[in-house]
Amino acid sequence: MDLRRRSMTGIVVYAVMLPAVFWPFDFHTEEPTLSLAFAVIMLTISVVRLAHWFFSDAIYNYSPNLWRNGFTILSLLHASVLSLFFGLAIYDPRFTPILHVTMLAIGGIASSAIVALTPRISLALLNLGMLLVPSIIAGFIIDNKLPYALMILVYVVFIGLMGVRSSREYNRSFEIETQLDGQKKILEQLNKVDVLTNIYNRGYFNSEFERQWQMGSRHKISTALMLIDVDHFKVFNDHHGHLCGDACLIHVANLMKRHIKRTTDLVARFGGEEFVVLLSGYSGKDAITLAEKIRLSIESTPFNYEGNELYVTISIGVASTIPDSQSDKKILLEAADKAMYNAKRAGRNQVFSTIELLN
Ligand SMILES: Nc1nc2c(ncn2[C@@H]2O[C@H](COP(=O)(O)OP(=O)(O)OP(=O)(O)O)[C@@H](O)[C@H]2O)c(=O)[nH]1
Repeated sequence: MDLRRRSMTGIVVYAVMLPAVFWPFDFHTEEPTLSLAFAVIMLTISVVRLAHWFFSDAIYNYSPNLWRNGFTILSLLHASVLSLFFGLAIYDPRFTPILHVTMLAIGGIASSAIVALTPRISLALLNLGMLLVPSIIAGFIIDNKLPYALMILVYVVFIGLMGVRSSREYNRSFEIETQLDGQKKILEQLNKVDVLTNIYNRGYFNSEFERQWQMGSRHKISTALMLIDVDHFKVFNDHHGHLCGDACLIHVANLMKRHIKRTTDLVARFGGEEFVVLLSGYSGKDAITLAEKIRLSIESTPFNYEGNELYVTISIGVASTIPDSQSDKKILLEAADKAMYNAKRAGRNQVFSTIELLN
C-alpha cells in the first residue's frame, strides 16, 4: 500500500503532461485529432487511477490481489500510451517540433516512475521497459535516429540500475523498520510485565492507577484496591526452598488472574510476595466480595511442586473510594495497606477493609 501514497503525484502529472508538451509548440492546432486523442486517453486513465487510488482501502480489504493487479494494469496502461506517443515522436516527422521536449518529459516520467515504484522493482523495470524500449527499437530502425536510440538505451540502463539499487535500500530499511517495530513491541511488553509471574509489574500498576484515579475523579467512578500478601511466605521459602517459593508466587498470580476478568481491572505484582488488584467501578462491598472469592480459591487450590501438593493462604486488605482530583491517590493505597496489616494481625487468611473509606 506504500505504492498508493507514492503514485499520487505521478497520476496527476500523467493527466496534464501531454497538453503541457503540445501547448508551447502549437502541436494541438497542427495535429488536433492526434493531440486530442492522446490527451483524452491519458486523462481517462488518470481518472480511473484516481478512482482506484480513492477506493484503495475498500478494494484492498476486499482482495489485496485485486488491488495489486488493478494498480499494475493501470500504471502499465499509462506507460504503454506514453510509449506509443514517444515511439511515434521518433518515427513520425510530424512530431519533429516536439521531439526533444517529449524526450525530456518522458525521461523525467521514467525516472520518477522508477522512484515511485521502488517498493515493487519488477513493476518499476517493466514500466521502464514499456515506456522506453519501443522508442529505442524505433530509433534503431529509422534512418538518422540511431543517436536517439543509443542515448535512450544508456538512459534506460542507468536508471534501471539506479532503480535496482534504491529498491535494495528500500527493502533493507523496510526490514529494519519491521524488526525495530517488533522489538519495540517486545520492549513495551517487557516494561509492563513482571518476569516471574507474567502479570503486570509495579511500574505499570502505578501508571494505570494514576490514569484511573484521574478518570475516576473526572467521572465520579468508584475505584477499589486490594493489597494481597502471601502468609508466612518466609517460612514457606525456608521450608520448601526459594524455587518452590517462585512456583508458589506464579500459582497465586495465575489464580488471581482468573478472577479479574474485566479489561478495566488489573492484577499486578506489587513487590516480593505482595500483589495488588485495581478495580474500576467497584463499590467497597463488591470489592470485598471479590476479595473473599480470591482468598477462598487460593486457600482451597493446591499447587504441585515436585510431586507434592502444597497449599498457601493470603491476607487481603481492601479499600475503595470515589477519587477526588484534590486528594492524593496514595490515601487509597495506604488504606488498603492498613487493612492488610489488620488482616495479618487478626490471624492471616482473611479479608479486611478500611471501613472509613468505603462507599
Ligand atoms: N521465592 C521467592 N521469595 C521471595 C520473592 N520475593 C520475596 N520473597 C520472600 O518473601 C519473604 C517475605 O517474608 P516476610 O516479609 O517476612 O513476610 P512473611 O514471611 O510472608 O510473613 P507475613 O507476611 O507476616 O505472613 C522473604 O523471605 C523474601 O525472601 C521471590 O520473588 N521469590
